[in-house]
Amino acid sequence: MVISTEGLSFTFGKQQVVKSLALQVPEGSIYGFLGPNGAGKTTTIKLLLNLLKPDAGDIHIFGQDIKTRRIQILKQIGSLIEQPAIYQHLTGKENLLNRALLLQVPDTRVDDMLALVQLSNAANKKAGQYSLGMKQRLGIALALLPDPKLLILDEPTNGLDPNGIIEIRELLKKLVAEHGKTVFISSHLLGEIERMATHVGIINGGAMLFQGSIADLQAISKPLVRIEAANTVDAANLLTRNNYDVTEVNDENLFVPYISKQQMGDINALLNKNNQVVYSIVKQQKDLEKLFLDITQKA
Ligand SMILES: Nc1ncnc2c1ncn2[C@@H]1O[C@H](COP(=O)(O)OP(=O)(O)OP(=O)(O)O)[C@@H](O)[C@H]1O
Repeated sequence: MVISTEGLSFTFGKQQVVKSLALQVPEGSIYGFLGPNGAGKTTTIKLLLNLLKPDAGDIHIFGQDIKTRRIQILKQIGSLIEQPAIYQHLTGKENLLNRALLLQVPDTRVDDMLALVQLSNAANKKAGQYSLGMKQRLGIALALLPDPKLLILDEPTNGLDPNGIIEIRELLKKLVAEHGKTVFISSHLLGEIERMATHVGIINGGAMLFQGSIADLQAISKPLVRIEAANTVDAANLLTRNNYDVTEVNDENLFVPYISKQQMGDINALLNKNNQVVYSIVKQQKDLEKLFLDITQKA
């Protein structure tokens, strides 16, 4: 394991924000650390980076105890928390050259990092003029400069447009596949993490609700069929009489667990045959909130 914690706990005043967390982050994984706002993600990351001291518990990174091997461990971690530390009046390249000097990394790495995060064309533009997505990529390039084995990123796609999100996602996949890194990334959006993570940990109220591979997660987060109908109660009754498992009905929609495209066609035909007015039938992935319900009901 690249990161392994046991009983990790932290309290702000009287509020326990991290509760006995046991993180297991395998080498070469993209580990999505998921939780709603205020779940304790940033606090956990600060504990991993030794910016906060835990009340209790152990943290091992690269198999070494953070209490005794702090410097050696931190040297091999690149991180991005909240806003990247960028000098707005310097160009992207100057920002990297500055950091390279500080870290005594050869200047040749600067151009490599610019190419890796696809900022070569904007290298000589002032960072203050970069879009949010470009700033995040520059932040990642800065974090990668000393060639760390592990990248820890706190909500790096927050506020980015869909294109910006895709660029970061592709970059992180490449870092793992081609450069042998391990990536620990936090987010409050399940859909975004599902598309890139190999492993996930889901926390709420500082406690771990689920941890496992993306396949394990998909096994419990089966998608739904959302049926938008004129009379949802009648439509639900009809489906129930025909042995469909209707899990939710509201004024506009009803839901059944998704099985196959064929099943969606069958539902459509059944509703039409019985003169139910249907506006749409779509396959819908569960959001984090619905997944929480599934997980807590199964526990
Ligand atoms: N410096 C602080 N002093 C007191 N309480 C804090 C402090 N920082 C965070 N908290 C509280 O700790 C809890 C966890 O916050 P944290 O920032 O770790 O959550 P998060 O999952 O990262 O959320 P977000 O996505 O909103 O950043 C919240 O209830 C927050 O109000």
